[in-house]
Amino acid sequence: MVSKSEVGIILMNLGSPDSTAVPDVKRYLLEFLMDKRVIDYPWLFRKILIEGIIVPRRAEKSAEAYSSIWWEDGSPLIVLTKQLQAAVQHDMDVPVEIAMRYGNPHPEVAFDNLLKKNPQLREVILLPLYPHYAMSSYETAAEYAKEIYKKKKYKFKLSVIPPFYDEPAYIDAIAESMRPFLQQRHDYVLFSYHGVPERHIRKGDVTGHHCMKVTDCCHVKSAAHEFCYRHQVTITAELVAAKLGLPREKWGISFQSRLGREEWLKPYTAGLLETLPKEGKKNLLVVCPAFVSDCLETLEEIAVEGKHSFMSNGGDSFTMIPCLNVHPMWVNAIVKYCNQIMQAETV
Ligand SMILES: C=CC1=C(C)c2cc3[nH]c(cc4nc(cc5[nH]c(cc1n2)c(C)c5CCC(=O)O)C(CCC(=O)O)=C4C)c(C)c3C=C
Ligand SMILES: [Fe+2]
Ligand SMILES: [Fe+2]
Repeated sequence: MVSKSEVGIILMNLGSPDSTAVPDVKRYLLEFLMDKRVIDYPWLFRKILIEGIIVPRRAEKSAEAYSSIWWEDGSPLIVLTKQLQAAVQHDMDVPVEIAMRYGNPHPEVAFDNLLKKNPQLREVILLPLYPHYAMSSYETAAEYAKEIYKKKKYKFKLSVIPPFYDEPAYIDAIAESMRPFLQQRHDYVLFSYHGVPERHIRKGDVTGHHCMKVTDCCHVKSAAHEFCYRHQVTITAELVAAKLGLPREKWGISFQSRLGREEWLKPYTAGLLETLPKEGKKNLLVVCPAFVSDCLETLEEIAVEGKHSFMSNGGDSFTMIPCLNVHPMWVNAIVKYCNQIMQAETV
């Protein structure tokens, strides 16, 4: 049994470049895209494709995009994750650190900081800040942290909190963060999730015969759902819509941020933003529940590029609902998940 005074918490997010300078963005993109769980081609092919083609082509444009959303104290994703750390720390009497999958702070620094704060540390609870399981998000964060943990031969136990896509505290937090925006005129609510290649969904199907093979696979009971991003984002949207009493014809799901030529999950957000106004859905609310902190993909791709596309295709109003960031109900949800693990395991 572990006592509460021997526990530490790490909140792990995706990470951002250290600055908007092109070399820093290049370094970040290389680390990110060379991750075999993000671009899952053979190593040599990846190296040629990513180092030789994708990163050199993308770095400058990406640096420009980061410059357009950068805050005085840094990347929004990092600043907001630090604010979340402070808010959770305020409500918990065990030390809380943050770590990033790519860039800084590295998980090893977070583990070592917890050890410095408490040399008696016997358990670390790791919360990957991804509500849904995807090989390229939750899985890579959790596995990377475990890899560092094993390599460094830490003596404490490492417990990883599972995806929380259908947990009532997370669903309630998303719903309540959306509720004030539902007061304003809207014809449609779009749940825009970060996309992944369709191939990743089939690859992650532990049954080998369910995902994107069975009709309406996301709603047919299967062991595949535990690791299926498409199923999990569908359930999040359905639970939130039910909680808010949104009629079925008033909301939909789409997938953003496609990279490369492969087929990604559909429908694509970019395409819908062009067609929705033509269908009479001219006043739009967009929410992005796969991201818990606002970041490049919400502040630039949705709030700037997406808005521009929607409005220039005949839209009348476009509102991006902010991510959970430091919403008090989200902070409470985190405290609750961590406490659940501690109560199950501590004296
Ligand atoms: C093959 C490429 C990518 C996959 C698959 C992918 C999945 C994925 N990503 C997130 C969350 C975030 N991604 C962010 C930025 C970002 N994503 C990719 C590529 C893939 N992501 C790139 C190249 C970038 C960098 C920016 C760019 O050049 O476009 C971010 C924002 C980071 C920030 O600093 O603000 C987040 C968050 C999830 C959840 C996910 C799978 C479900
Ligand atoms: Fe991404
Ligand atoms: Fe599935």
